[in-house]
Amino acid sequence: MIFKKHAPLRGEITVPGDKSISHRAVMFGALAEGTTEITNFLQGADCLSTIHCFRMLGIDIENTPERILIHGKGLHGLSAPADTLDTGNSGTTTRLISGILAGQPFSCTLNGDASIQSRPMKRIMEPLSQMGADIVSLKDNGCAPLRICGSHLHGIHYSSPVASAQVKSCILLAGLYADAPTSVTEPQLSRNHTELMLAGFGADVQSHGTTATILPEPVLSGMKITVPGDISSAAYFIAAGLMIPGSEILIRNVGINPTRDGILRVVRDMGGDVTVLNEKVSGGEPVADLLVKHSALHGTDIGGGIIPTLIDELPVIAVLACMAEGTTVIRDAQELKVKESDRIAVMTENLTAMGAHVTATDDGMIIEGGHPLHGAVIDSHLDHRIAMSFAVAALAADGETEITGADCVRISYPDFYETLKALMG
Ligand SMILES: O=C(O)C1=C[C@@H](OP(=O)(O)O)[C@@H](O)[C@H](O)C1
Ligand SMILES: C=C(OP(=O)(O)O)C(=O)O
Repeated sequence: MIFKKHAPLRGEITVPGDKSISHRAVMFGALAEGTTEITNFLQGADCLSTIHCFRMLGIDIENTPERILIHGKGLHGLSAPADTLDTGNSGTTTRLISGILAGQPFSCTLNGDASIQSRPMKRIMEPLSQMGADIVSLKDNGCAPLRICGSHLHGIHYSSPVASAQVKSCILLAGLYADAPTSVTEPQLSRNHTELMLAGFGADVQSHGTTATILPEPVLSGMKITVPGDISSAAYFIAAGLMIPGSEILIRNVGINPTRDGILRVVRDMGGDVTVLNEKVSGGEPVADLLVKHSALHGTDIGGGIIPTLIDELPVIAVLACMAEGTTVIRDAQELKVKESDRIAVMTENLTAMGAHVTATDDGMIIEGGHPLHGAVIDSHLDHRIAMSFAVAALAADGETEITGADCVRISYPDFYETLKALMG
C-alpha cells in the first residue's frame, strides 16, 4: 500500500470498540448464566479469534453487525473442544483463555500463528503451575502450542515480575476455579478491565493499589455491555492531528480509563493540544470525546509507571517524537520486544529508513526529533501497530512510502485506512 504526504486532516470520527474490553466481554459472557449482549464490539481478527475459541468450547454466540449475543452456560458450562483451539495472532486470547482452561474438567491444546508461537508463555505457565495446573509448552520452548489439562486449582498470592494485564487476568480467571482466594501483585498497575468487568458480572474482585484479589466460585450473571472506543486505535489520529499542520480532529466516544490514558498525559507533556470533552461513564468505564489540534511539539521523557498505560501506543508515540523538537527518551519499555513483533527493533529500523534519528536501547528508544522524514519501503512485520504507525508517519514524510503487509490492520482496526481517507477530505 502506498502513502503520500498530506495536509491537513480535518473532521469528526469514531474509532472501533476497545480490543481488550471486547475480548473480555465474550469470555466473561461465556462463563456467566444467561445472555450477555455486547454493542460496539470490535470486529477485528483478534476478537474474532476469541469468539471462535468459545464457540469451540460449546458456547452459542450470535454475531451480527448491531450486537453480539453470548448465550452463557455458567462457570462450569464449557465443553471439551473437538480440535486445537486456534488463537490466531492474539496474545490476549491465548493468555486469558489459558487461565480459564486450567480450571476445566477436560484437556485441550491451544495454538496460534507464527507470531503467537514465538511469544513468551512461561509468564502464565509459572503462576498457573503454582496453582496446581497442568500446562506444558509442547515444543518445550516456553511458547505455544500449549497443552492444558484441567486440574484442581489452589488459591495463591502471585507477585508478578511483569506489569501485564494478560498475566494478571489469566491468574484471576484461574482464581474463579480455585479452592481459596487468589491475588496478584504487579510491579506497576496494568489495565484493569478484567477487575472492573468481572465485578460487573457479579464476581467478588477487590483492588488495592497494584494488588487484585478474586474469590472463587462466584455466580456470574449475563449483562449488557457497550464497549467504549479504543484509545489504542484513537492514538493514530491523536498523533496525526498533532503532527500535521492545519489539522483538527474530533474523536468521539473514546475510553479514557486511567490505566490506559498515558498517551494523553504524554502528548500534553510534549505541548500537544488535546481537549477532553463530554466525559461520562459507560458500562463501568470512563469515556470522552477528544478534540485534537495541530501543535508545536517538544521532546519528553517517558518511563516508569506510565509505561503499562500506553504500551501499545509507544510505536506511534515514537513517530510523534520524530516530529518534535529535541530529544525523547523511552525507557522501561522492554515489553515492546515481545509483542506481535520486536517493536523496538522494527520501529528503529523503519524510522531510520525514513531519515529519523533513532537509537534502540535495551528497554526503549532515544529519538532526536526535528529531522525531516522522507518516504521509504516499510516492512510492517505483519504487526498491525507498526503498519498504522507508519501510515501516520507517511503523511508527514516527503515522497512516497510503501507499507508491506499493510492489511494486518484487520487485527485491531479493520476500517483504519477508510477512516484515515475520510479525514483527508
Ligand atoms: O490485557 C490486554 O487486553 C492487553 C494487555 C497488554 O499486553 P500485556 O499484558 O502483555 O502487557 C497489551 O499490550 C495488549 O494489547 C492487550
Ligand atoms: C500486543 C497486542 O495484542 P496481543 O498481546 O493481544 O496480541 C496489541 O494489540 O498491540
